Amino acid sequence: MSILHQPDPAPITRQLRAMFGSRLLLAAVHHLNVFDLLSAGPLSLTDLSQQLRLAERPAMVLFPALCAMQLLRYDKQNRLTISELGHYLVQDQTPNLTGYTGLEKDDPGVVDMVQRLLHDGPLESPQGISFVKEGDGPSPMDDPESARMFTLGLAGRARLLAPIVAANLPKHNGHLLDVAGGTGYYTYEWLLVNPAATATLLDRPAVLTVAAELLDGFARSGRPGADTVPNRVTLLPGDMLTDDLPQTDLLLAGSLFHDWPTATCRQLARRFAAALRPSGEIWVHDSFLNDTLDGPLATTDYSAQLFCVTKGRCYSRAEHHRWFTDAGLTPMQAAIPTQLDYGLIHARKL
Ligand SMILES: C[S@@+](CC[C@H](N)C(=O)[O-])C[C@H]1O[C@@H](n2cnc3c(N)ncnc32)[C@H](O)[C@@H]1O
Repeated sequence: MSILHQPDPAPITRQLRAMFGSRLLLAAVHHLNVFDLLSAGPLSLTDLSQQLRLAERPAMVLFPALCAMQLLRYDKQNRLTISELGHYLVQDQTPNLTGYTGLEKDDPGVVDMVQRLLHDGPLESPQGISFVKEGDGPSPMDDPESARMFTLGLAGRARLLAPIVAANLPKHNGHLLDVAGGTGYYTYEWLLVNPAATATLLDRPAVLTVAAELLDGFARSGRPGADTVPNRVTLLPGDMLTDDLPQTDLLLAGSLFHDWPTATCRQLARRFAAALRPSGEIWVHDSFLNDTLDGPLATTDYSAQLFCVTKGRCYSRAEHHRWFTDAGLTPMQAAIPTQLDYGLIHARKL
């Protein structure tokens, strides 16, 4: 099926992630008592976070989600306040729904979410955190079995989105650096529509073992030009946080920033900017929060999922723009939707 006619399977991923949004809701109502606290009056995001003892990351996961659920909203002074709907979650209001929602409050997923919100992550993660390699600690992405499992887990999504991303990235005869490129499908599809271009796929060695097998299958697919792709792509094992990055015309950061805390995103933006040649561009493919931090629901649910399984969360376009501006790049305003509630934004080295 041509990508122009391909249906968007977003309802499937929305349903998958709704579970994490439900856990946030029950954690907020029954364990953190957000609605009873706010029934005394509106609070700024900072004051509310302080009263609940929430760090920045859990706060930026929880409050945009409760706004997206239409249970909280921002007032004219930009304070969080309970919406008309949200009052049904205040215990002192009659009638309210807290007895009913409370029937699910001890669900293990909810109890786990509460711990994560209060501790900004799991209490301990001896095996490392999925999709993340940082420092000398263990990483599932360096263990052959789990790296294969995680990488192949993303393969279907990558195959679906990669042709759409490739069609929207600039046409170029130069070089693409796909940082933390996983399966490599975004690189392979882009090289197919840019027959004179070359690319580097950077990831952990155990991930690249899987990527090489997928590249072989891609090259043998019989699609016109696919057999030329392996000669134009370099698989580069490395650590994007510490290793020198090759110079490039285009840099793709797909599903990357959302695995990391804000300080690391800022650091990565600076490293990526330094790898760009003059007029080079960084392209981010991700699911973005509204700049007003109040949705969309598909992204706040995704953010809750990422909060549980990575060191990151979803970020707004404005947050990305700040990192890029600080790194000396010029953010371009237009955002291009792809599918699965994802989109593309980019910034240029002038
Ligand atoms: C969520 S996956 C995204 C893969 C791909 N960009 C995509 O959109 O399908 C994140 C990737 O980051 C890689 N990664 C994590 N930490 C890394 C590091 N320090 N250096 C290089 N790659 C890293 C992981 O191995 C994984 O393949």
